[in-house]
Amino acid sequence: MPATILDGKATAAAIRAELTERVAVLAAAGHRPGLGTLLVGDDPGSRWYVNAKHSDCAEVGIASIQRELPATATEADVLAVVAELNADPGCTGYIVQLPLPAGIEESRVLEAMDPAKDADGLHPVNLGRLVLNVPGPLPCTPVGIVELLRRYGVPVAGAEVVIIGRGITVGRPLGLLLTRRTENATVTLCHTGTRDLAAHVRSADVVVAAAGVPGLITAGMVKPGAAVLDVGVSRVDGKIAGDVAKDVVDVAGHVAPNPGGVGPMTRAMLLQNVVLAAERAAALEALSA
Ligand SMILES: Nc1nc(=O)c2c([nH]1)NC[C@@H]1CN(c3ccc(C(=O)N[C@@H](CCC(=O)O)C(=O)O)cc3)C=[N+]21
Repeated sequence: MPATILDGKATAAAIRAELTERVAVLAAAGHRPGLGTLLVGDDPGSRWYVNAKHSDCAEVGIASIQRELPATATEADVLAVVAELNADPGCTGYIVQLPLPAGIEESRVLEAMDPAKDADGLHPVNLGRLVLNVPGPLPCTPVGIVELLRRYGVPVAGAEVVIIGRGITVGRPLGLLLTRRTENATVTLCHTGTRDLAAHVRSADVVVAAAGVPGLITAGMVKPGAAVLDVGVSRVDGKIAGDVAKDVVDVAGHVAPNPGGVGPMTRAMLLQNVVLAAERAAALEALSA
């Protein structure tokens, strides 16, 4: 029997419908959320992602603030837009689309953002909160993965989870999230220095492949019945290629395909972060009124 597909596209659509109601409540109270995006340069993939985020916003009733700079922009140009978005009361959350052009220091740009408006959960203060396990915006892709597993009833507590990739947006924060008491997974974080990747994958109940190496995870490496989530994004001949080989679906119990799996969930969790930030701001205002 082939694996159950973890349909991120359908799940994200259901989450957007839920968020639409929460945005209507906020808007009625004079707290319409607004998502800002800053796109630097003209990478077609980045442009697609940013446009998709704005059409998601339109669907749920979140206002859009779209800022763009040419690929020739300096770090000072980027920091100026960051300062503007920090000061704009209509912008309740925003993202700086990554990667930034060479020569612009990403960590300095992220550091300059108002952590309360960090819709990506990638500000150093918010990553610190994740480590400390105190409330704050969480990184969208890791939360999207946890939410996708939860909605399909894939057990995480007590499970052996193998994550491949130690990047700042997926692998490393996902390990932190899944090892919280609330999730209670046992996590192994694999990377390019891992001696025997196949041995680790073979023992896993849940595999999250976020390496960006097309076809890295093959059917022979996967324990029968395991959940395999493909988060790798590479482009091969202009098409998106994931980290998971096609035949894994014949061995696994659940598969999150790419595209159609974790990507749409990432975007839904971005909207959720914006709504949560607006709800927090509205609650604070009500307290001081
Ligand atoms: N500041 C920042 N925040 C990000 O969250 C961020 C970023 N920079 N830079 C790039 C990565 C990548 N990323 C994706 C989001 C959605 C899909 C997505 O929705 N993909 C669809 C369609 C893919 C297609 O067909 O092109 C799918 O998987 O079904 C994919 C990838 C967010 N990122």
